[in-house]
Amino acid sequence: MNVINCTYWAFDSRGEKMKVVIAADAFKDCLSSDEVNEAVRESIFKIDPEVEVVTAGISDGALDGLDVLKRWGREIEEIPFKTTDLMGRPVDAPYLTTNYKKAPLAIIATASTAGKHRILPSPGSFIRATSFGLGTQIRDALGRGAKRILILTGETGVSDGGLGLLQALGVNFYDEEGHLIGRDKNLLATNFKEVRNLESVVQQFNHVEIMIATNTDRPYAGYRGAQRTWGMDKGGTKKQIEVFDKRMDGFFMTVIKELNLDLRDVAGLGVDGGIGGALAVLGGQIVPTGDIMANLVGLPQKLEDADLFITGTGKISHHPQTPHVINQVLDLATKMSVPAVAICGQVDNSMRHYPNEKVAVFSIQRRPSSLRRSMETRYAIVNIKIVTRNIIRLMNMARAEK
Ligand SMILES: Nc1ncnc2c1ncn2[C@@H]1O[C@H](COP(=O)(O)OP(=O)(O)OP(=O)(O)O)[C@@H](O)[C@H]1O
Ligand SMILES: O=C(O)[C@H](O)CO
Repeated sequence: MNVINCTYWAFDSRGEKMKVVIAADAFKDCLSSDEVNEAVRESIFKIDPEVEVVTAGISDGALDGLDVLKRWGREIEEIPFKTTDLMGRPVDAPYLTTNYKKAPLAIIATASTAGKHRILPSPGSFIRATSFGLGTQIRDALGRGAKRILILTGETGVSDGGLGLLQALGVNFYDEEGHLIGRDKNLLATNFKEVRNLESVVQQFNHVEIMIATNTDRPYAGYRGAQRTWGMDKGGTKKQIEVFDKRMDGFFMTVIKELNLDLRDVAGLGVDGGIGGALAVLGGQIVPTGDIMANLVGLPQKLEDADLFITGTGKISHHPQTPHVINQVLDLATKMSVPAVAICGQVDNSMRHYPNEKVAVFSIQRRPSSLRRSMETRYAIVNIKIVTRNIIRLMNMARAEK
């Protein structure tokens, strides 16, 4: 029988140093991505300080995504920017710039202006909240020469079909009497009758690539659309939701007429109260958040020659139509032939059907306890360390047997 000792793991059979890549998402409401990475790293080093450990951050979130990219992205610059939030109040809403595939890229989180954390959702906020601030960020980024714009979506309190952002970019909306509608409103609450300037605003984006990072597959309007999916969470009444949905549908009919562009069935455009739809009118395309995040933090390069990939998230699940960031980075590791492990606070039942057999998923729980207890920072860190230790030991044993 082979004796297992701590030197086995640092070097492979050819005497080469082992390389482990760690890139965890946050455990929401429990630990940041950095804290999870650190717990895993410490646990590995305790077993074997010789192992080469390479870290990166990933995120499913919007504001959290900006933070992760600021920390882990290459040559990222933060652009300070003052604008107005979804209620028209002043807000500091910085965005990021970098170079991506040889072109200047701006990275903007919708939640930096339209975040749900800025309101207490109510029917009153529902009829006021506008995406105008996002439009001002996009305009600023264009002015700075951005040729690509990445929009990190999610966590918004806005339901204006993205019309506010179009208004900020120069699209004009008129009421029944032919009066120009002002900027301090959710345009869906105004029963606008006419839209002007759409084509000339769209033309400004002819040579700009807009990427809408999202994992949702909800379309813009209709039965599965933005209003019916998230309207209530954002404070909308049944009546408001119905009316807004109808007006969004009407707007997309205008787009068909004016631009000969039918986006009604495109999955994902309902994201953030329909902001996805407005961005698609400008030429935006949906991109999987995990893929673009991984590229921006250099994960594919880090995974080259790696012997193991460890990631994590608060709760892992399997939604084949709408895979989450965690599943996307696990698939990336598999594509690169790197064995992959996910360490999670909870493993959703849907994971029973997870098709990627090159991935091992572990819950960090040691014994039955309340969710509250499981999510206590120190307890969770200890649990992550213990499960990491067991994973590494298992790998040690497997290698020693060879
Ligand atoms: N230490 C923990 N132990 C058990 N469960 C945890 C722990 N940390 C987080 N969770 C669970 O994970 C959930 C969050 O999941 P995750 O971190 O994957 O973010 P998310 O996918 O953005 O969340 P959401 O479910 O809101 O989309 C929390 O609501 C909680 O139920
Ligand atoms: O902000 C929202 O509308 C939801 O998070 C879905 O995008």
